Amino acid sequence: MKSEEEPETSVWPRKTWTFLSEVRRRSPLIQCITNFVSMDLMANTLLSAGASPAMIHSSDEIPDFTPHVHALCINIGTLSGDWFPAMKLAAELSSKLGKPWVLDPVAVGASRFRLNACLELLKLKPAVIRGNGSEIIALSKASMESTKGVDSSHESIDALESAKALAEATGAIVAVSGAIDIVTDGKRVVGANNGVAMMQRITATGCSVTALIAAFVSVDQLHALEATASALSVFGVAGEMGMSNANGPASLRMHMIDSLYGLDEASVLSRVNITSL
Ligand SMILES: Nc1ncnc2c1ncn2[C@@H]1O[C@H](COP(=O)(O)OP(=O)(O)OP(=O)(O)O)[C@@H](O)[C@H]1O
Ligand SMILES: Cc1ncsc1CCO
Ligand SMILES: [Mg+2]
Repeated sequence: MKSEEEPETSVWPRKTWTFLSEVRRRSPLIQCITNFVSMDLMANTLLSAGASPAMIHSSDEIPDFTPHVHALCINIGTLSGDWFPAMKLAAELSSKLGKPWVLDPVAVGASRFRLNACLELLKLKPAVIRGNGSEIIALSKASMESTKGVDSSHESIDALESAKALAEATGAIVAVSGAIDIVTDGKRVVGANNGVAMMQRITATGCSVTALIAAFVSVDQLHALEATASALSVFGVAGEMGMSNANGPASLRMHMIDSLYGLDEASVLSRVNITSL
């Protein structure tokens, strides 16, 4: 069968396996400026996927350190005034050096402070923005929407038009997590259909998949949409496989990390479920 005739259902799993294999082969260095809640799960997610995390956030060392990283992840989850200049400095340096950086606008609709911070960060050209439905709607409209803090009060599909508009306005790939993870460049839209609902019951799973997106994009910057959908799908597959041994959120957290570490080609090829929307 010629590749252009190959069904989408088999093309995406192979792409996804290539991304995961490249992350494991190259072990990209991912700088994470992230909230205190997520640091542990985020670092362990990156390590179990084969990448190399570094939670380095001081403005005093960013000029020395950031030029050596393969990608940067910025997450505003526990934002405070003294951290914000470091986020801007690292994002600015990354953009100047042509390194991809990824934004997680945690609870962006919860305060004027968070909204203004994200709007400033958007000017520094993130390659990817990943949030839940409520976050992407608030950021796209630049408004303080009704919000449940860091959790979403919207389904991911409710944020589809907001995601497209945000992608068009910023030039970034925009991903909305949820039952279906939606990924768009403003024109193309794909959905990653993996994962289990209990992943929402573990804090910082969204933060961690954003860092995984940074790792996937770092190995193929020119295909950021494909990298983003693949990272979301791989994380979802790890959740599905982990779920078969889990009794609740705490044991799912452990088994999900183990599943991500042990994920093999056969499981990726049979389980990855990414389709055009
Ligand atoms: N109903 C669901 N079914 C399957 N997977 C889901 C569901 N809801 C969320 N997920 C998955 O859980 C992970 C976290 O997504 P979520 O939307 O909860 O992020 P978030 O709100 O930013 O989380 P956090 O702020 O705690 O990091 C993603 O990988 C997503 O695909
Ligand atoms: C619970 C929580 N509060 C601020 S950041 C964070 C982690 C999930 O986003
Ligand atoms: Mg979040």
